[in-house]
Amino acid sequence: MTHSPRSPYPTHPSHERPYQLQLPVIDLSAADRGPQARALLHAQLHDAAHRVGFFQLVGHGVSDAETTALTSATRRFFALPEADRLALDNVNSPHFRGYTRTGDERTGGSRDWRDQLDIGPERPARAPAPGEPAYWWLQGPNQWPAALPELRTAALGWMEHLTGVADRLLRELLASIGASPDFYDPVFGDRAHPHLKLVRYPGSSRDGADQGVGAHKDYGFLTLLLQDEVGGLQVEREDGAFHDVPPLPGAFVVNLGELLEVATDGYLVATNHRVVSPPGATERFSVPFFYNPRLDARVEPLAFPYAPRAPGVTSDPDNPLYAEYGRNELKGKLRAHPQVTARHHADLLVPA
Ligand SMILES: O=C(O)CCC(=O)C(=O)O
Ligand SMILES: [Fe+2]
Repeated sequence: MTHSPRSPYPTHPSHERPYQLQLPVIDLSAADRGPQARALLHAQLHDAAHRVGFFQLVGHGVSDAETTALTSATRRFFALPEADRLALDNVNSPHFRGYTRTGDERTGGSRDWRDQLDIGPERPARAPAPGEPAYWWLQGPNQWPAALPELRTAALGWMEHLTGVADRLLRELLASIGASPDFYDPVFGDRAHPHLKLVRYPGSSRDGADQGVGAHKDYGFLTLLLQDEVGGLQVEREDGAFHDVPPLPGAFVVNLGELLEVATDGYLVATNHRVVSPPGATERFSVPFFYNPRLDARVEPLAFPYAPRAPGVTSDPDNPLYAEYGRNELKGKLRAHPQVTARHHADLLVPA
């Protein structure tokens, strides 16, 4: 049994697990079932977002058929010959779009044992003019596999549908802490910058490291993650240990990103999480959807009645949190994709 360096608990899902902290399960459809159901939903959301930063979301309205279309196209993509996947190599994209092969991504300075396809809004490339913020590099075209047209259809449809779900969820979350549900409308809308990742964890690396993806926080507002039945996602809890998030069929694992922590001065928490490699040659697939605002959004402090109780944002000199979204995302991309950075953005390496 593999043990993570920081957790006294087994890191792989196991029946022998001595202890497991279940995440709250929250039903978004309760918002439409009358004032009493909605009040209960708000109490659950408030508590989960304030104390944990993670929960399982059901009642989201995404159908099994849609989910199957996406997951089967995802599996077909990773089953393509490596040459077909490398035709989409993100090293050829100054916009950090396309395919990253296993071991080329880094978190916390160490290698992540996963490969992935990064997808964003389909917009023309925008190379920043002198004096413009460097984060405009993050806008640009996707790279799609010619052999799998259904992947593009499923992925773009998924981004659109999940944008709607995340938008509803954010409104209920803001209402749950007494804020105006439309407070952040100006930073989303047509120019929002959502991000979708199709991810495969190809089992354990031969060197025995078990880092599927290292501990990190997500950059934006909310992440809605589809995970398969294998397990391996872990969340850091109040006790400082990483706890398994067991797969719940039909649910999205939702977590809050850094911008919500910044916006609420730490009242809502962005939580560290990581993935432990599956054992042996077991493959795990996951699809995180990141609900992010416009690149040029500056996230204003949220007006809400609990603000006086906010503890302040986490301060980590290795991971400064920026209120300007594009800056926050570019910070992460430059450090996660050193080959793209070296090839296209060596001039940006000194933090601004
Ligand atoms: O694959 C997972 O379960 C989580 C992935 C993740 O946290 C990320 O890509 O930000
Ligand atoms: Fe994440």
